[in-house]
Amino acid sequence: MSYATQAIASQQPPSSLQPKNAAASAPQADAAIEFDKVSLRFIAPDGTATLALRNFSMSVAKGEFIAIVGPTGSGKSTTLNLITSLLQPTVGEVRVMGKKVEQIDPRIGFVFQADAVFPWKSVRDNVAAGPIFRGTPRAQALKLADEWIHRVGLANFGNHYPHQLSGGMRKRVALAQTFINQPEILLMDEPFSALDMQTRTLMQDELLRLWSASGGSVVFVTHDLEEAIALADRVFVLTARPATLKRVYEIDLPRPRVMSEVRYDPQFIDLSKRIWDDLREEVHIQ
Ligand SMILES: Nc1ncnc2c1ncn2[C@@H]1O[C@H](COP(=O)(O)OP(=O)(O)OP(=O)(O)O)[C@@H](O)[C@H]1O
Repeated sequence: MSYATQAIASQQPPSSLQPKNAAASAPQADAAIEFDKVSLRFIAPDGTATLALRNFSMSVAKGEFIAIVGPTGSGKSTTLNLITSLLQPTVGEVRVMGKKVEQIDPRIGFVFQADAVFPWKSVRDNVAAGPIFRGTPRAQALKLADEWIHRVGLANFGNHYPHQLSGGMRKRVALAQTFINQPEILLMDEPFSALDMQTRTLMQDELLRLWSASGGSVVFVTHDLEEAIALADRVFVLTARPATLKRVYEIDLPRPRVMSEVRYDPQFIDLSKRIWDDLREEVHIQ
């Protein structure tokens, strides 16, 4: 049994994890995702306990783009796994669109660092795979796929296979593959970290363009503080493990943002310094 499964299996809320005011709050009508005083403890097969999250609360509004940053191993990916139901809280509650998370919600899309493309399928078939899986007739799904392939700038590559594409192009396929399903919530875990700086900047612009047309919410986990500030409406800073919320920064840089320019904005530079100071304290603690 994996650690994760054990964490799900061992649902005894230990009193040491109970926050002082442990009663769940009422769901908020405009929230896409809510973490309500969530703690998560992993239990290894030898009985060793690892407390990953402690009394962690956050709320992501519908249509909001938030980024999560924190020291390595603090619990950033764990928060995404709680939203998908891959993990369940030891204490507290995670809600998606006001409902307690119990299974994977079809309104959620994902983009991770590793591309989730099928190597044996063409770009067109890769992009059409989601709608076909969800029951759209093949011809209709392929037509829709062509529109999305065009939208992400790969119009001439529909018949190519993933190994014939650059890393940036594969990432465009991944975005088309995800946005074609019109997710109301998009979870992204270091999606661009394997790309070179230039491609990464282009992909960040691409993501903002697709997101602003979609009306969905995004939770973007990254090690790159500047990426978090450039993209998000709010940046959530986690403490070192056991992670809890250290601070939330409102990023009121105007939109639309151009990635190659936003970094020179004095407000951006000021925010970077402040958040770095916060993070530096946490890295010290580890
Ligand atoms: N299945 C598991 N069993 C035991 N411990 C785990 C498990 N998954 C994660 N952890 C621990 O929980 C903590 C949080 O892990 P998580 O992957 O969420 O951190 P992270 O902030 O995303 O890390 P990174 O920045 O390195 O990607 C880590 O210390 C990790 O070792």
